[in-house]
Amino acid sequence: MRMVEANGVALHVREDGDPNGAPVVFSNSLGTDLRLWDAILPHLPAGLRMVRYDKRGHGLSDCPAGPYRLEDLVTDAEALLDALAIRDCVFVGLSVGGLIAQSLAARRPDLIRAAVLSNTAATMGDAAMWEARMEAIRTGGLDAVAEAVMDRWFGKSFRHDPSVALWKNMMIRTPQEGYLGCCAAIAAADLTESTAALALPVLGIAGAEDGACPAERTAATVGSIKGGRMETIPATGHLPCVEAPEAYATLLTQFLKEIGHV
Ligand SMILES: O=C(O)CC1=CCC(=O)O1
Repeated sequence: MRMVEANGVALHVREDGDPNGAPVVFSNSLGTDLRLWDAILPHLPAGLRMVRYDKRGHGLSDCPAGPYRLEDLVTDAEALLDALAIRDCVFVGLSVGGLIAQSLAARRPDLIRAAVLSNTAATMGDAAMWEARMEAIRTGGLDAVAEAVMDRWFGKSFRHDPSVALWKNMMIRTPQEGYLGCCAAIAAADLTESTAALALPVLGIAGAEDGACPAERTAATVGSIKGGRMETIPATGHLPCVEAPEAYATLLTQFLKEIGHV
């Protein structure tokens, strides 16, 4: 187990693969920890340095008092990459992790040579939707919204897989302060202008049945980036790396080859 202090926050970090390999950094979604990526790692090519972390308020990382701004989450990621001496990585961000990827790529192009924007967009939801979710959680805890969240996370064919009970446990065991802190960050984020100005290779990945960030929202954001390319994985929801890990890893591997990262 590894701790890296970044931006004054103790972050839980895990590295797999070749410590001297080309770096790929994974940033996960609201209510998930770094286990989100477990199933795809065995399907990725050898020779990569694969870095995962729990963002603040999630998993084993510190949970500072909220609310957070997207800026806080981005500064954490920036400080983490600096602390790990990572440059020119491929940054794979899913959902709020994709907001972090977009913002970090705009701010620190020296850190990121290419980005994968998975199940994300330049804006996610609207203020009223996030306020309603936060209010339901303040009143009833994470349990109060968990089933609705599972409906958005998973496509129809996976929704009743026995493992969904464990993903739900992961979500409801997220510190409430950390979850709400990140909701506030997502609600206020609008990266429309800075993302359209990005100049790096971008692969967009969507789930055809994503109820949290519909595929057309990801496609619109990726389409705003010159040279951005889009893929949609059939019969998956918001977490296609969980539902279809081989398909997800194949798309990622193709992209890594295209840009000469492997
Ligand atoms: O919890 C959800 O509805 C899905 C989600 C939205 C932003 C994020 O990171 O996950």
